Amino acid sequence: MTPPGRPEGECGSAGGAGPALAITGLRHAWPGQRDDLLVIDALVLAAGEHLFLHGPSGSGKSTLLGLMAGVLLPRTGQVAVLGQDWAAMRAARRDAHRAAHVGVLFQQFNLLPWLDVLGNVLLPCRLSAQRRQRAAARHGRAEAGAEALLQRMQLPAASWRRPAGQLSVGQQQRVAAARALIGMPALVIADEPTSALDAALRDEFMQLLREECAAGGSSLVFVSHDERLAAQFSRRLSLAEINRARPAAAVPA
Ligand SMILES: Nc1ncnc2c1ncn2[C@@H]1O[C@H](COP(=O)(O)OP(=O)(O)OP(=O)(O)O)[C@@H](O)[C@H]1O
Repeated sequence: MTPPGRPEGECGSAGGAGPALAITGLRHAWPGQRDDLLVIDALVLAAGEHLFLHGPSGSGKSTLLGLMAGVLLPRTGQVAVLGQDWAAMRAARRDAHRAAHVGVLFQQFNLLPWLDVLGNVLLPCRLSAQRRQRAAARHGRAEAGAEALLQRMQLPAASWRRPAGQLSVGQQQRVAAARALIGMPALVIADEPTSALDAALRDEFMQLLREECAAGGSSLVFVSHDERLAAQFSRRLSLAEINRARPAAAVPA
């Protein structure tokens, strides 16, 4: 069934009817590391499923999100979004698949500092006709969609034409959140997305996240150290539950 807000036939354009995310037989080590940081036999996220992922600092959560988003490739194994394995695609195809189907909010935000706020939010729509069409279907025009998200994130209109690099850290985090959500991607990946927000903004963001994901039938992987937020998720997972890699400290010299 086509998720709400997703035009008929779109799953086909993504190349198959696979789940939002499927990890199989994954092993990953950073260059220079002797031992694998991540050994995950299987993890599947169904369409519309929302996962709260937690674990100690340095346990590999951000690395796993990078692998899910296809910005990192595993040493072995498969990480597929909508049935498409990142490692099986050429780099340009990976970038196109990510732009169309994945909204990413990383800890470093990765905004283009010289580009204005609206330009940053609209980037996925410039890179993907599907994201632009979905934003337009929801708001009339993609630009109106960007403005609506920025308004909900309480970024004043006076800031929309300012270079993103001139904003405070908390404001940049909100711009990055709007960019991740625009055009209702099939998979939203958020790494500590509320770390720079005060309590009121955090609550508003969580509500916006729920609404946007519901409207698009989007799946969500949400990493946070804030255990208060865990209760809002139907599925909660500690990375240690699925990661069979032995912690480096446990490896005998
Ligand atoms: N670019 C990189 N190159 C080499 N090693 C890295 C790189 N990024 C992370 N690591 C290593 O991978 C391990 C896991 O880091 P990662 O950032 O994934 O953990 P995390 O669980 O997200 O931590 P935190 O909760 O502090 O954000 C750490 O030992 C870190 O040093």
